[in-house]
Amino acid sequence: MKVIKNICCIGAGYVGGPTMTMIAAKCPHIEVNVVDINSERIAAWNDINVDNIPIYEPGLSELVAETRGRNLFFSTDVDKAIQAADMIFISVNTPTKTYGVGKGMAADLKYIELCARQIAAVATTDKIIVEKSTLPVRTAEALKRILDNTGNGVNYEILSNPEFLAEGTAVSDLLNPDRVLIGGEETESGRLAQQALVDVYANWVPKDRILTTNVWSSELSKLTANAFLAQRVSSINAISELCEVTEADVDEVARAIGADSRIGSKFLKASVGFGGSCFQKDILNLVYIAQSYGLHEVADYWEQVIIMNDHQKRRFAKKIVETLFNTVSGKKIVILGWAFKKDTNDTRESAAIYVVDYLLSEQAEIIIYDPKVSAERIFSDLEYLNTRTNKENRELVTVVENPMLAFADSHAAVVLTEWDEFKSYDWKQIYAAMLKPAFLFDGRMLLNHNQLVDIGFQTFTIGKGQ
Ligand SMILES: NC(=O)c1ccc[n+]([C@@H]2O[C@H](COP(=O)([O-])OP(=O)(O)OC[C@H]3O[C@@H](n4cnc5c(N)ncnc54)[C@H](O)[C@@H]3O)[C@@H](O)[C@H]2O)c1
Ligand SMILES: O=c1ccn([C@@H]2O[C@H](COP(=O)(O)OP(=O)(O)O[C@H]3O[C@H](CO)[C@@H](O)[C@H](O)[C@H]3O)[C@@H](O)[C@H]2O)c(=O)[nH]1
Repeated sequence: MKVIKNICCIGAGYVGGPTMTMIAAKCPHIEVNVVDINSERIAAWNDINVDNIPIYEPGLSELVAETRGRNLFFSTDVDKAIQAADMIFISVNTPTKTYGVGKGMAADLKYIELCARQIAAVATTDKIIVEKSTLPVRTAEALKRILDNTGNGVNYEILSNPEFLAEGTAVSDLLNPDRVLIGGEETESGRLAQQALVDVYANWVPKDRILTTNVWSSELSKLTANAFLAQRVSSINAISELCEVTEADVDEVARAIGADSRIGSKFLKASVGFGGSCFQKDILNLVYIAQSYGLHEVADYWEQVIIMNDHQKRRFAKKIVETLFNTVSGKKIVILGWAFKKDTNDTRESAAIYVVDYLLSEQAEIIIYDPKVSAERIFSDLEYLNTRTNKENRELVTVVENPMLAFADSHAAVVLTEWDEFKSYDWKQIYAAMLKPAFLFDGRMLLNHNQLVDIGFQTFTIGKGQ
């Protein structure tokens, strides 16, 4: 039986960093080396002040403080870590392709392939390769072909071990996962490799929560889980629009249907639209895979989840303009929240980016506050859209560190991330500072709207008739 003593993880991002920190914390007998080509990111992981690690997640800096330098190491020396490892996790990014065949749909696997080629070039001892990144079904086949073609006698076993953590709750998700999924080849050596990884997780995860399957089921389960989760959000968001015109209340509908144990109560919160680096990318990838097998009805079915989400973001932005007497040109609008959800500094595909872009195209003057996102990140998110120049964005957008200073003479406040602190603001004071009528648009159903109306606000919330 293979006992793992040394793990390497290629990719020190939102997945590689937290997952390896948890393995190091729970397996003090294993040395864990997390490597990345991004030297700035590695330097941040190694920052003496543990609060400066590059990813904000509740509880993560404490875990890093406990393990870093003990059995957890961050480095840019990828070759050295590959050579020393028994098991190599590949946790690099797999974004949507922005060029060539499959542009805008397929996952870009160039970073994965580079890792495989680097491992093939450097390894001199047998390795278990673990796909931690989210990958199209049958990627392991391509990885194996690259690895097996070096002819240097090194044996590789490939496992699929997709990650299901959600950002903002990464530490508790890793500590107490619903399940860990490990797909392996159905051969003797495949089963041994699978068992070696089961043994790593069994240091803290109950055995009945560690599921083993074949590689293809594991790869496809990850895309499927995200598609089902995102589908729930799009489903409740579709109903939210119907609620707004019928005086039904989407929170009450969600509670009523969620009480049915077959439906379940989680993931039924209507919102301004889902964001994050995974849902859209993974569904587009699923749609692309279905199309490439000629399964057009399957592809169209899942694509609708994305179409609904785009509609939700756009209609919220449109509602703001319509409510502000059909023009926001030159009007000051305060945006509360830029991250794609609370308790993370990640802004990838955040609904806020698209809502603000829409308002900027209508020439609004935008003031943005987020407790964890930097001004540079916000400007680079807007620049990436390429709707206008960076200079134009900077003329129209101000990012503030003290939200209370933002509201003076503003026409509207817009909640786009459900940060808890927004609930404790002095909304009376905010109302007093704003122009009248003072509008509040709540894209997260976060605030107490009866109180806000009593103060004098004109409010709009997703999923509630006005
Ligand atoms: N973010 C999440 O919550 C989440 C959850 C589950 C699964 N996933 C999946 O995990 C994967 C990683 O996601 P992420 O959010 O951590 O991405 P990320 O962009 O935060 O991190 C990826 C890292 O890989 C590094 N990298 C790329 N190519 C490299 C190479 N050849 N050698 C060394 N380092 C390299 C990059 O510099 C980057 O720091 C993706 O496939 C994603 O779909 C993400
Ligand atoms: O009822 C809900 C639940 C979520 N959201 C939004 O959906 C997006 C995604 O949220 P969430 O799933 O909590 O965060 P992610 O970090 O994107 O995690 C998802 O994507 C990860 C990457 O693949 C998976 O590992 C996780 O299991 C999966 O939940 C966010 O914008 C949320 O605000 C809603 O609008 N309503």
